[in-house]
Amino acid sequence: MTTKVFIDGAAGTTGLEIRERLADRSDVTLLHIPDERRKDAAARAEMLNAADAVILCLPDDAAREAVALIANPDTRVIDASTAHRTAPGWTYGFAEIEPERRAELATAKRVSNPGCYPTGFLALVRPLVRAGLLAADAPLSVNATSGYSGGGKSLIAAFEQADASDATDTAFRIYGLDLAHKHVPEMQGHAGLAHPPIFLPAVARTYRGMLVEVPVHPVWLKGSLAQVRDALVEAYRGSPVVRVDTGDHALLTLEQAAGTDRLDLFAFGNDKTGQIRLVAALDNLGKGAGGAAVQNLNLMCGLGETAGLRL
Ligand SMILES: NC(=O)C1=CN([C@@H]2O[C@H](COP(=O)(O)OP(=O)(O)OC[C@H]3O[C@@H](n4cnc5c(N)ncnc54)[C@H](OP(=O)(O)O)[C@@H]3O)[C@@H](O)[C@H]2O)C=CC1
Ligand SMILES: CC(=O)N[C@@H](CCC(=O)OP(=O)(O)O)C(=O)O
Repeated sequence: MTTKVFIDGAAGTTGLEIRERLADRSDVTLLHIPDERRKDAAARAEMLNAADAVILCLPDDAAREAVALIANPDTRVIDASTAHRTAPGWTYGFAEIEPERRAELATAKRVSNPGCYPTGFLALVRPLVRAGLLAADAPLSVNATSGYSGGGKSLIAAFEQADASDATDTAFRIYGLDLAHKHVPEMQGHAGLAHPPIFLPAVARTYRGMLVEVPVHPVWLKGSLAQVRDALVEAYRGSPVVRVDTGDHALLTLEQAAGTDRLDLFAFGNDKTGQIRLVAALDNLGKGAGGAAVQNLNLMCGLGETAGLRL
């Protein structure tokens, strides 16, 4: 018996990534809709109710619509969109972020896949808040840069097609200048912070890859750099996906973890000033989207946690 999986939005950027990770697996059967009917509500409803698990790789409104089309009480849902990441009744699908989360995912029917930027931010901040090393009322900021595939088909076209309406030849640009990015509530809520972090996103002319940085002033820290590193190492001990690198580095790159489903964490500091610079490197389409979705599918359906992942 294989697990029947339907990817709604399979032709999109994230959908294609997930298809690639599932294509060669003998424990999974992918359900398909012919391309010309992929937005037909009746065709989608049929597959959404026939599958053991569905993965929604859709814009937020279409994801909400897909959930409303499901009548089968046994269908497990993984939503890659932003629609349900802070919604009651949904399990936040970040297996490593809380000690009990992996077990919760094993029985969950509704799972929200984390956002790409929040994945890096939460992995760095949540264990430190939980350990009492970082004050929950610290005024944090998050500097982050993504490859342009993070914006899906339309941003890929803007960077790759000269005739796109919003074509750009820039190497690097900052955005989110209204300070109201959709990821902020997710970051604040799942980190357990009193204040929303100031989020400073940017996009660079490379297809995939992501760096997420959190600078921490010592006034908000209740420990040393060594204690911060120890807390991160302890939080992710034994994880095949999240790795804490305590080695020396002169620099890190946007492509650091690109092409993988890993999440690599670093903590740098200055002994004299006590300042700390936390950094996460991931692939926006890996642990930031498709890799996390496949990991969640594996956990929810009792398949090997890392099956199909690129580690
Ligand atoms: N790209 C990334 O790095 C990440 C993306 N995500 C999230 O994943 C979701 C998908 O993003 P992404 O793959 O980048 O986006 P894309 O724009 O690349 O793909 C979205 C797909 O959904 C299809 N679609 C839109 N409306 C409907 C509908 N009503 N019924 C069926 N299909 C529909 C689109 O069709 P058409 O091809 O016709 O446009 C497209 O193929 C989003 O919610 C995004 O926020 C999450 C983490 C990271
Ligand atoms: C570079 C870029 O534009 N990135 C997108 C975030 C990626 C995404 O689609 O967000 P989710 O992770 O919530 O699905 C943005 O900032 O809106």
